[in-house]
Amino acid sequence: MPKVLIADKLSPAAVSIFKVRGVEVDVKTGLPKEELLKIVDQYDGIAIRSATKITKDVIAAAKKLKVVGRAGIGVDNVDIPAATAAGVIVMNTPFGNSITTAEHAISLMMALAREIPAANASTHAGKWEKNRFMGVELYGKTLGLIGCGNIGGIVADRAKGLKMHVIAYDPYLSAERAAELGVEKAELDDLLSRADFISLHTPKTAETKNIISAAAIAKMKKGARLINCARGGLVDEVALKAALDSGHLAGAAVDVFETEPAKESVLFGNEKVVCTPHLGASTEEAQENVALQVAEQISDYLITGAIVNALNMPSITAQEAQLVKPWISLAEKLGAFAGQLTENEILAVEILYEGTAATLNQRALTQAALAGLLKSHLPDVNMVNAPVVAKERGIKVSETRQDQRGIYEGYIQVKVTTPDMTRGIAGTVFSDGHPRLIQVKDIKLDAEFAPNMIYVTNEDKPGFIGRLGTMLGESKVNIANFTLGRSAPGEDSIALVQVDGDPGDDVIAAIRKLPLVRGAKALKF
Ligand SMILES: NC(=O)C1=CN([C@@H]2O[C@H](COP(=O)(O)OP(=O)(O)OC[C@H]3O[C@@H](n4cnc5c(N)ncnc54)[C@H](O)[C@@H]3O)[C@@H](O)[C@H]2O)C=CC1
Ligand SMILES: O=C(O)CCC(=O)C(=O)O
Repeated sequence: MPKVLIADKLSPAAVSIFKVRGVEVDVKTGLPKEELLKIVDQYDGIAIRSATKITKDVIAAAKKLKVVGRAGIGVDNVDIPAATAAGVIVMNTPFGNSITTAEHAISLMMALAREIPAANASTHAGKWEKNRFMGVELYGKTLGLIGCGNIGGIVADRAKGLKMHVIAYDPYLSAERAAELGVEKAELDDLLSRADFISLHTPKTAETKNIISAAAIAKMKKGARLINCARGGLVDEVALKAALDSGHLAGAAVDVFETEPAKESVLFGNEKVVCTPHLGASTEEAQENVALQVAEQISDYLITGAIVNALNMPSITAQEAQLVKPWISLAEKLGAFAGQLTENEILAVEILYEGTAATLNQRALTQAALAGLLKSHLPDVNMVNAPVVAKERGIKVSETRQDQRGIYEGYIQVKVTTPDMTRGIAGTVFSDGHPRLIQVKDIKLDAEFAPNMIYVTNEDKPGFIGRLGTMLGESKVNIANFTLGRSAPGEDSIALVQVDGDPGDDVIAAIRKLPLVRGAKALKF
């Protein structure tokens, strides 16, 4: 039974889902890193929010780990390259908390416009400072969104309801989507100079880090207000403080900080700053949504192989997983076959998909073929990290898809090029769901894959089969199945022998010495 650790506070719904789905679950939240490092090797999956940092050393210590599930959107607390290199899938729940976070941004905008936190504190203190607090209306004002994806789009929709004019800077926002949202696309400088309120809704990337720098703030309208409900580090906090102190900006609302938990900040103690402790996603509804989703996604992956919302793997639905699984197995086995025959540096891999195979999730199939190919020499490679490993080794990977069907409904060919040769291995999946090997180089055959096989290349002449059978019998190697193929009578021939158990190096060496034999190799699947 797979075992999962819930490492951050999640709705109890997650525990129920794991149990119902047959996944053992431990809840250990707020563990110091040293404690996490000590126990993490027990788990196949980890469910987190933003507090637990899944760093390179955590991944290195997590020997069984297959999946990290983030109950939320931002995955900046997960070292995705390290996870990918270790073959660990990283998933998030991209929609479960977006309404809640958008509502928090709108709440912060309203709180800023009417100075509600300061007015609240003053009233509680019995001051009744009616003349001190003079707000501004949102009606007719311009809201500038930096980032207009899921959350930005919902903020735009709500702001339109408040009769604001919404402009957005988002290089990836299509003109159609902007029109659908009723949002005017703008360049960053234009937005900075026109917006009365600016709300940030991008992930933190190399481009967005410090997007609100001192220089950007200088371009903002005097008296503008800034809301950051996306990520700390998008705003230069020192520059923001200076702009508030100088009166250039009228206010700022900050849910996320450069360093979290933010126990101290240059922004604290300033009445023009409304602060919340990363509460963007903190509603009962959002937390229920993300906890359910992450538990479902992790369970699905560990139990059925379905992949949803992964950031380092193509998605495969549970239904698709059923259909694609035998083809993934075929692709991996073809790769493994080619890999075991390859003793030289691999320069290129070409994968051809035909018929049914061409209609399936090609990225997943290619990753499986690469995993099979590389695993023969690099045992830690799997479907997740195979493309990265191939790229690191300079292996050129190409794919071709053809609709046409030959005698088989579907067909995959994996062609591997080394400095001295190109070898193609092809297979299909029969209606019984079993992958079959149908071609090695140009030789056609029909063989099932078995855990232990012997691959022999020989000259097609009488006497070879009898000698091979006798030799295996004398060596106490039991033959389970025997498949032959040849390019033409009397020419190149291949024998694929399924045997019960590992034949051992001595037997392979003895086969190589038989007359007519050109080569022999033990293969494992
Ligand atoms: N405060 C909180 O508790 C929460 C914060 N978040 C944050 O909100 C962010 C946005 O979430 P979603 O809208 O769901 O993500 P999303 O991926 O749907 O939208 C992000 C948008 O940013 C745009 N973008 C990317 N690079 C950009 C750039 N250089 N300049 C301008 N726009 C750029 C993208 O094109 C995309 O449209 C997340 O990345 C996360 O960091 C999300 C949930 C809760
Ligand atoms: O889990 C949380 O409270 C934070 C949510 C968040 O920042 C995210 O989903 O990106």
